[in-house]
Amino acid sequence: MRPLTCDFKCRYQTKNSPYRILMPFKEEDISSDPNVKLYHDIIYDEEIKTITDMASKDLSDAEYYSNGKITLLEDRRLGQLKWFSENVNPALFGKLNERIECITDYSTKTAEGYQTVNYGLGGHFSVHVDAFTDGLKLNGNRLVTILFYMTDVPNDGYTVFPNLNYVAHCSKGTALVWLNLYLNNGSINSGTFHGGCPVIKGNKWIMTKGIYEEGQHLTYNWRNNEKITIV
Ligand SMILES: O=C(O)CCC(=O)C(=O)O
Ligand SMILES: [Fe+2]
Repeated sequence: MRPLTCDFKCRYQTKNSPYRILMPFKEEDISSDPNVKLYHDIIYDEEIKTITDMASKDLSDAEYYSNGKITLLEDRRLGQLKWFSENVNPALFGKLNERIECITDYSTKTAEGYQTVNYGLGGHFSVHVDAFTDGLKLNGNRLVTILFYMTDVPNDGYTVFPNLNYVAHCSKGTALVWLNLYLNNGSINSGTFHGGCPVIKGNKWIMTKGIYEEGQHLTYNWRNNEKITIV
């Protein structure tokens, strides 16, 4: 477990938005390299209920991407998921997009849909990076990951970052947000290796979204990064 240190900081974050001055984000610094932050109470119970009710009706086994193939590999990833695009519920996902844009300062115009995952007993996701490791994608690589926790899993089901010596607890309403890439050249920050620890009691709901490089006014031109390398 990561010890508390003097460089561990939390704050009420307003981003100078008048609305957020009335209702600031509860922001907690986890790491500066890679940039990892926690946001408490960022997704609300009624939103979680709507999302998990919708997802529960149509879950399918989570697949795992390995060597250019997407397959079922239960020793690597065991869970069930449902992808949502914004137009399934524009009011709800539009609000979440706005919140994400406010906390990350990146646009969600070139982002993935929302991936909702349920892990039952033994559900887990082995250690991986979220960034693509094998070539350019249409909108570039996954620059930012936002991981919403939608249930409380008190003593297990953590998200573990072995290279940072950090575990995030699955606490309902909290989001963990991190930068997968270095901002000077777009290479993958190996500090972002992470996995979902097995669920031993109860079950775990999360939702993730990846924001792509395209359209983010980055200091480098991702289209020139023909080969993406893990550093
Ligand atoms: O389940 C977790 O805590 C991590 C999930 C994850 O890494 C992912 O969906 O990419
Ligand atoms: Fe991940």
